[in-house]
Amino acid sequence: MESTLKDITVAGGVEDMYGEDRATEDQLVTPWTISVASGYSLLRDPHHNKGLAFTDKERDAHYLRGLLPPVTMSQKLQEKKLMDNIRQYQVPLQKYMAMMDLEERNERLFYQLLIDNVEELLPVVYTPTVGEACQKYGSIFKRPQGLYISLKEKGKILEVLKNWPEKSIQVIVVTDGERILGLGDLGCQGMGIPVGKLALYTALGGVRPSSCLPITIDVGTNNEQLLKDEFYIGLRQRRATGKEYYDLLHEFMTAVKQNYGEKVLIQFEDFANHNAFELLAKYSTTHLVFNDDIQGTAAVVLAGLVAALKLLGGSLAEQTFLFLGAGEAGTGIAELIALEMSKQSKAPLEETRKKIFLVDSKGLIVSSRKDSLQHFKKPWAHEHEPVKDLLNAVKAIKPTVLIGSSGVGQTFTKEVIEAMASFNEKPVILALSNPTSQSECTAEEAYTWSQGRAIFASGSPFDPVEYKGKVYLPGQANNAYIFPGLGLGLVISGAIRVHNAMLLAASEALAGQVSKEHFDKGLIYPPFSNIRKISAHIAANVAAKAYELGVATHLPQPENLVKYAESCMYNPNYRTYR
Ligand SMILES: NC(=O)C1=CN([C@@H]2O[C@H](COP(=O)(O)OP(=O)(O)OC[C@H]3O[C@@H](n4cnc5c(N)ncnc54)[C@H](OP(=O)(O)O)[C@@H]3O)[C@@H](O)[C@H]2O)C=CC1
Ligand SMILES: CC(=O)C(=O)O
Ligand SMILES: [Mg+2]
Repeated sequence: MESTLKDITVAGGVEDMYGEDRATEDQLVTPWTISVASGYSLLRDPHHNKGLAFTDKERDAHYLRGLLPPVTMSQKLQEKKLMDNIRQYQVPLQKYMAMMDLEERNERLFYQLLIDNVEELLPVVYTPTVGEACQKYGSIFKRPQGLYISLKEKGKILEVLKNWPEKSIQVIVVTDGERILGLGDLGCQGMGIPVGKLALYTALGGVRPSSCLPITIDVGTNNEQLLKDEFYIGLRQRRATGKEYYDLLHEFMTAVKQNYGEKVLIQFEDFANHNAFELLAKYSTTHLVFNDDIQGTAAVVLAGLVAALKLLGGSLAEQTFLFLGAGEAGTGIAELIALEMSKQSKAPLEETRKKIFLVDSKGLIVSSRKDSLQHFKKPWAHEHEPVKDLLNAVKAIKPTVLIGSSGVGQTFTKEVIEAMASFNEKPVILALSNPTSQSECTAEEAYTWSQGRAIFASGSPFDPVEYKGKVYLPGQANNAYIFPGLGLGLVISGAIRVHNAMLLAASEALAGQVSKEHFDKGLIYPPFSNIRKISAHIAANVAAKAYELGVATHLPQPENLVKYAESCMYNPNYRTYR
């Protein structure tokens, strides 16, 4: 049978309150009508396919009779079946591929499954498995999941954007693949990261999937292995730099604004630090941009620290911080902590920075190194004698909080953690590097070497640890807590700029979601199972700040921003087709 284009009337078209399908006044009283394929093509359309959940009535109305076996299955039962299937795979990458296949077949089921099983599936669609997926992206790549903009598209980027089938884009996550997690330069194969981040925008933050656009900018790669790999999917050349690089990026940024307007959010992700800071500084005054690795990470770590103070007692200003890694994540977090301390204590920023020390690949950052330091390290070049390695830095500085943002695994050694535990009753140890292979230490190491006294969280998840008969629950300090809610807040308020105050607002909202029940379990982050509620609170705080700062364009300001944020969230429950 020929499939035909047919108008499908969707019942209750009020669930999605913003974006492309925003219900107009009329549509709020009468169900809306959209044209989608019927029959065989409907089953092949991931946006509308419901598989066995099509009712008999729908099968009759939309030429589906005989195309499906006779049984009708609820969305809940479909979820149960899929989880049974996914749990049978032993290899994480197989689970990842099963999830990507589902997204290509049935988008609503994919998101419902992810929302309902978020703690189990987050490590599948996100870190750590997404890292392996990027490393192997060339061989698992099936259908385009986002836009590829390479040097070959120079001069044509606006046309390329127009090739994307969805027109009302609200959030773009863009990478150039040069620093994918702690795995280095993965070139064009970095696409897995924007795809994964945007899946979280929808599942965790409720931004509708059709408004999300993953983009990979391909300017080549310096990864020799990829350059030699006959199946590599990207440009087979070394990375363009300097003017050639910045001209392409500028054309991209200009085309995005021209095509989607000034309210589209651009999240920079996993750029190398030699470009990341510059791109952020250059475009933060003209576009709605933020850098997730610098700013999103900072907001999540600050929230964890504020929550940890409930366990430690005392104020932020009474802590001393030491970082291993002084790049995007390290200096971004350091700056937001210093800002918050300055806000709390009214001390000047230059003063509060003095409680924060960073170690890079050459040792402690000290004033005698100032001339040779990259600009983002200079504020941290304190008066101190040079120290070559982390262990000696820990012994010299005696931090209360140790943060790993180096991208190098196993760097928090037994000696380092024992030293932290020797002068802290409850040492705070955050091993932020991703994926799991790059974590500065494991949860088990942190608890064992500190004799169960560490307050520990990591970028990638670890299972609970049993030590001397007690079970310890490690938290996950990952920017995934922040960017979905931050993005939702920016979208619903129609913000046109991101300010640091909004990141502080996001951070405060997250810290506010950590309850006594979590503290009692030693947790400094709430569980991801509550993430949609958490995201609504983050979104509300961010939107409120956007209104306060005068950068919100959706007027008037809704009265109850939390309720409004919740009402705007994409709901992947199947719709009824009439
Ligand atoms: N949990 C989360 O939410 C997030 C985690 N991350 C993770 O943080 C890690 C770093 O990311 P990012 O900051 O963007 O990377 P950058 O490349 O910007 O920074 C890495 C820093 O680590 C330093 N470094 C590298 N090797 C060593 C070493 N052996 N000893 C001491 N310092 C070292 C580098 O030193 P030098 O400057 O001298 O080269 C640099 O300062 C990654 O693994 C990433 O996955 C990032 C963002 C969010
Ligand atoms: C989590 C993240 O953004 C990173 O590891 O780069
Ligand atoms: Mg990142």
